[in-house]
Amino acid sequence: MTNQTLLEVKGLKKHFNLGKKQNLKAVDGISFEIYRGETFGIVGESGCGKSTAGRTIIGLYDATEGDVVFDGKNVHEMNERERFDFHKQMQMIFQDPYASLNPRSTVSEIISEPMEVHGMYKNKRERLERVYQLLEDVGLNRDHANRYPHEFSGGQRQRIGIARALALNPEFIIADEPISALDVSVQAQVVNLLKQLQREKGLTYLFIAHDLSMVKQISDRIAVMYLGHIVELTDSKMLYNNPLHPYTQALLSAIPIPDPDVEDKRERIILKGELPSPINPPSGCVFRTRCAHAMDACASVKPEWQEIEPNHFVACHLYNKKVTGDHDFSQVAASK
Ligand SMILES: Nc1ncnc2c1ncn2[C@@H]1O[C@H](COP(=O)(O)OP(=O)(O)OP(=O)(O)O)[C@@H](O)[C@H]1O
Repeated sequence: MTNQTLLEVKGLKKHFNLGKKQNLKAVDGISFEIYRGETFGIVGESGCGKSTAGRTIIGLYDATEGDVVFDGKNVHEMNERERFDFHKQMQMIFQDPYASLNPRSTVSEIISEPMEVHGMYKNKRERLERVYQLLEDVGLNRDHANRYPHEFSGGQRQRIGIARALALNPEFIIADEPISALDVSVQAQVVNLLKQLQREKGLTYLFIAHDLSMVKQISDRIAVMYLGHIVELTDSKMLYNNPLHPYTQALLSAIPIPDPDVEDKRERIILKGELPSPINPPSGCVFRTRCAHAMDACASVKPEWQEIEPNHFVACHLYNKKVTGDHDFSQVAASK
């Protein structure tokens, strides 16, 4: 990982207009930078806006507000030509390897399609050689080229999806829950493959997941997302050793620990109620309706984004002395 910014997301919002004056705030003002060569994780429960964030960053959705700057260029201000070139540099891997591969195309056709669209390798033979190379890069082999997606296991299908994403030699890959649909035994293999490809090709990843345990293994830094907002951001070690936001603490407490003695004694933080609707999110702090520490200020004032320790940011009134006054912090520490 370097300290060179490759992607900058600034105040990004994506609202869906549902008609009848209803506006669904899927992503509601997120900001972060991703450094060249790093894996940046976004975690949060289903419906918090992770996929929408990824799709808006890559330009599949127009942003409602805010900027996405990739390698110095604003993605949402690119003309057609620039956007075409940009797609060579940024690719996406999807959650469901069953749905994202055309069942009627051979593996070779699936992987070579982006190369054809972008006019890479005019000659079919060269393109096929590249397909063989990509298959080897992802742990498959050239004999697989003429087969169809249904002939493969889930893990192998995800490898085909990865080979397709690599076809244009991108610098940046958004992996949207790439292992959630796979058996647990296969998940680690795919994560290891992604790590290996990152080392070999100098890739930068945005890794989206709801499972904190897997994100920890692959990410350098992690942003925790809740109801369209980022509530905490730091490096993955710090997030696990010193989670500050009550939501992060709850997510961490839900990760099963393999040792039954530790697991039995451990206190689970159960979140109150359901995830509120992003159509009408709570005022002030979006997490307040499920937070055990909610104070009066949480209902009226949006928490500031603060750096509590070097490179550890949180948006929570508990860490703002102006708001908390003499609030008892011992409860928060005990719940970690
Ligand atoms: N095209 C769309 N039109 C309207 N609402 C949408 C659209 N896409 C997503 N949403 C809504 O936006 C919110 C965020 O969805 P999103 O899929 O980004 O969340 P997520 O955190 O990725 O969840 P999951 O892990 O289940 O995919 C949800 O309330 C969802 O219903």
